[in-house]
Amino acid sequence: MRNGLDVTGEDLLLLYASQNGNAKVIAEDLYEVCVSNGLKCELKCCSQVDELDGKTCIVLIASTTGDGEPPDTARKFWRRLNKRDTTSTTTPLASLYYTVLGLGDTNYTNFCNFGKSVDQKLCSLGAKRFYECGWADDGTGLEVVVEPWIENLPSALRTHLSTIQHQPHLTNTTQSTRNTREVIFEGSCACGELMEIESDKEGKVNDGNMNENTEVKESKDIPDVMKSGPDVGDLKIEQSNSSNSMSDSGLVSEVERTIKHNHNNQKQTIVVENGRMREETKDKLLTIAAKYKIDLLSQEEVENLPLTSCAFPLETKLTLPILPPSYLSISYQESAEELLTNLDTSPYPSAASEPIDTIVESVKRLTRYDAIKTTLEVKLRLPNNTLDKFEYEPGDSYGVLVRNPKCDVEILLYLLGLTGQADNIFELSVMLDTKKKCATVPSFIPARGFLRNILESCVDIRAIPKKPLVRSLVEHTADPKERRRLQELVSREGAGEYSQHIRGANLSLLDLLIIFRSCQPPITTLLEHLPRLLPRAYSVISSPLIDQSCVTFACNIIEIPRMNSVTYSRRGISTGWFSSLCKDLCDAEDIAQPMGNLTLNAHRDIHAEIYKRSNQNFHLPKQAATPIIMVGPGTGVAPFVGFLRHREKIMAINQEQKFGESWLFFGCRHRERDFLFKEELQRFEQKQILNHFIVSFSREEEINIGSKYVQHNIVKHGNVLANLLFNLQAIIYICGDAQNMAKDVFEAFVNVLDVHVDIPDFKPREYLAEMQLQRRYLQDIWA
Ligand SMILES: Cc1cc2nc3c(=O)[nH]c(=O)nc-3n(C[C@H](O)[C@H](O)[C@H](O)COP(=O)(O)O)c2cc1C
Repeated sequence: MRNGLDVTGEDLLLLYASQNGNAKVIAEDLYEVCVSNGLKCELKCCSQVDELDGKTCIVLIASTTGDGEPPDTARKFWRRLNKRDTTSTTTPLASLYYTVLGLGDTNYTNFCNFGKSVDQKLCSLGAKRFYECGWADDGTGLEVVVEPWIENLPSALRTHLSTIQHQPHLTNTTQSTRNTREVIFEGSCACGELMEIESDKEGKVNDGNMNENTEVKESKDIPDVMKSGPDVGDLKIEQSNSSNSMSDSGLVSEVERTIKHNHNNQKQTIVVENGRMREETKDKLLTIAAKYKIDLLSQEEVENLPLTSCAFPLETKLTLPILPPSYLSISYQESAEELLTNLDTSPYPSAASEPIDTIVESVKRLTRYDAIKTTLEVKLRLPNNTLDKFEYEPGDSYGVLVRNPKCDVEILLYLLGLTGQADNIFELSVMLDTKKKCATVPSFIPARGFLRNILESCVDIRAIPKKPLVRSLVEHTADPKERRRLQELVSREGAGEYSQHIRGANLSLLDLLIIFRSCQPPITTLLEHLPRLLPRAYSVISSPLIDQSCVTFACNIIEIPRMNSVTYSRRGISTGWFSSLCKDLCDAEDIAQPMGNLTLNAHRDIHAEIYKRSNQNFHLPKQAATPIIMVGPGTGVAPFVGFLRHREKIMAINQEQKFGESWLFFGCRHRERDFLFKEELQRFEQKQILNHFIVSFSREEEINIGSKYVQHNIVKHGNVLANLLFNLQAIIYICGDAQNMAKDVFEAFVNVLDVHVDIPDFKPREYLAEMQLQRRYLQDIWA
């Protein structure tokens, strides 16, 4: 349980299992919803719970990570639960009621596998589901499932708790909030075939005051208990026809507004003229844009964006989510005294080592100048004194700590009116009068530091703004038209608008603030909502047998073009940084230079902090004689280059040893432009370190008819592959893009087994599922 909480929930335990933070944030929101519904509960991370015996009701919010695995913090929990005996006739958890909200991504093969596995296990131990489980898809938008699931949970809980309150072992803690409706508790397991999870691894405060222009009506759906307080349930909001409402033209008369920022009681005046910022304000943004050479959308373009056009007539009632209570306050010191800031506040996801400081030794371009994507190979040198702690194997991956680009931070500081405060020391604390029940300073933000550092290193300012943030932004938007549009975007009625114009368009907070210029949230609102800036993971392509003191990896430079509401073109945070290190990539005239080493952009040492990520499975087989089938189009080939470099060394050392057959299916667009590691892979094939090297060129179809992508070549060689899989226990390794490749490759193997295994009633899908359980179908994929 978190510090400072006065919660003694005995009936209800809210549990979360989160790798990157989504499940935790959702569980915290749910906790607020439950408490404001008069439900006593405890909020805990799975790592804080040993046994479920004795618990009466749990709600688990659980994400899935890796290849269908539990988040790191839930491994122990899962190990304990999973080893419980379900074969006996006893039902040890018969008195436990539960439900699960699983978070996953349908781009991965094992969708919501951890949540589904817990559901199935609890079911088999006799626990009863009191509310249908929800399976939310991050690929299409978690909110589509999460919002209605959370909305209907309190009434299900109240009904459930009131039903069980007469049982003798329960204290009657929430009687006043319970009703007597009956619910059906029993249900069949929601999950069919599951992949087995390895178990041996380790704003402003909403004072209840709506804006004076809005009329608040209680929704019919709000249960009685929720009607008593100002902060509970959904609220219907109607825009009234008061003096501040928009004219038909959508423009407003001049409005001058004073916003009292709660960070330092500093007053700031925003002038909105006919819904637009005054010229001098716009110009400052243009000056920053010019300084960093960014191609900002013009004011005219902004005004014509679909994102800014209201979709519903003013009379349309909008149902807004609850305004999240503010809970942080900030104060600044005038002078920037010496401060030792330790930004490593809590461990990073999948961390298997402390972050260490490396030196960028080289950056190499692997693609030709005219390739559609530019691929870089980055080599980092480890400090000598860390070599023993950094032992790695091919197939391992590293997290690279990243920083938000300086220009993004400068724009944000400017838009928030905080340029002058950026280098003063601030102190963050929890507001004494906050209505948030479990408020603490986020674990990844130091309570004392420099604002610029926090915005550069701790929070993800490029993340797509989630609805609670957008809901909070509404409260800090002066222009009625902009305010109404933000309300639309966050409303139940505008769910499609949000998915199309915010999530679908991949917008960032900066885009929103640049477009909705009268929106000036206090920095505390952003720090309350912005997710952690997470390291970027890359698979090693080096082998420790060749050079233990370096790690090398490959990445495509991610280009985010200025289009729709993306207000300026930019590169991915980490790949943009790598590319910025190279003088040759920055200078347009050098763009036509051949592939090869690039000149690092600085004379001094360039440092990158990295840590080793835990990975138990994606390694070469323990028995060298086991055949391996590797599938890695594009940069997905990276770990296999590492495998083969490693194998070459091992083969040289153990010349008598028998090695299983090796296959590599690689794919790229053009043989001359983006055939990564071409010479090296061909050499491996010539030396028979790699026995079969099959390449598909997707833009040269006239040459390889019918073999456009890796999956086509897999089907083409189906006869041999089926024999390797079925008779010789080969291992399949797949690395690369989950969205466009992993599923097609899976279907290709289904086809291969279907066509070439001649056994009555043979079920290829079940065979592949079994291979997954045996860790013979391994994936390292990204969505
Ligand atoms: C490295 C990685 C691996 C993932 N593996 C799976 C998976 O196997 N199955 C699945 O359904 N979702 C998978 N996901 C999607 C996450 O479960 C989803 O994004 C979720 O919202 C993350 O929640 P969290 O932030 O609480 O960890 C994966 C995401 C990442 C980043």
